[in-house]
Amino acid sequence: MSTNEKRQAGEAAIRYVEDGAIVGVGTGSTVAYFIDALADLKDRIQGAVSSSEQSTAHLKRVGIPVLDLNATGKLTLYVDGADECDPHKHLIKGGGAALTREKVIAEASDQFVCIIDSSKLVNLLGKFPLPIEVIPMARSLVGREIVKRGGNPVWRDGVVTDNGNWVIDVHGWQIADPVGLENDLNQIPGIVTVGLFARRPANVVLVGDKVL
Ligand SMILES: O=C[C@H](O)[C@H](O)[C@H](O)COP(=O)(O)O
Repeated sequence: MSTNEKRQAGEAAIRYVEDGAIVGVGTGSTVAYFIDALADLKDRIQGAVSSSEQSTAHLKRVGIPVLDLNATGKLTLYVDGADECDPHKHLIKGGGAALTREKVIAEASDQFVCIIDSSKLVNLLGKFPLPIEVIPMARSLVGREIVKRGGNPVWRDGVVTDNGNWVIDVHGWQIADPVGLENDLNQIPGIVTVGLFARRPANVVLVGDKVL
């Protein structure tokens, strides 16, 4: 993991921000650099839509207005980090448990700029355990469905998401068909969000200040 590359990526993403924009803002240590850089432009943007309580607090601290996605409608730009990124810009996200709001904003945005350091690049997704947000009563049911599919589900004990739900991390999957797995898991009752961003991948990936 390179802190320097995270900073470079966060700062490089600023070039995608247009005057007057409402910017979708993700969550995590890389996004924190983006928010700090965005603060310098705060008088040129309308505000941000935030993907977590953590990012909301940071945005407010630096004086960027936080807006409601229901009021803003579609966004032109979403900037967020990732836990893994494959050559097709398919991602694993949710290491910080913010996956659901992140996926909603990514879906609502024309362009998803993903900011990472080079340690996140992989050929095949799955070395990073796949986060899945579940409603609490469905934890065991979902766990059994994951075992049927060859995964090893581990409950992230003690973590409650911003939406009041729980997270299961799935170990042991080598994800050769991310779109197929995302679609399959989305059918299981009780799963709120799968941390695979494959149906809606990133459009641009910044690895440090390099465009992938
Ligand atoms: O839930 C957290 C998010 O998906 C983050 O974008 C992801 O975990 C990457 O975070 P970081 O930039 O801190 O490595």
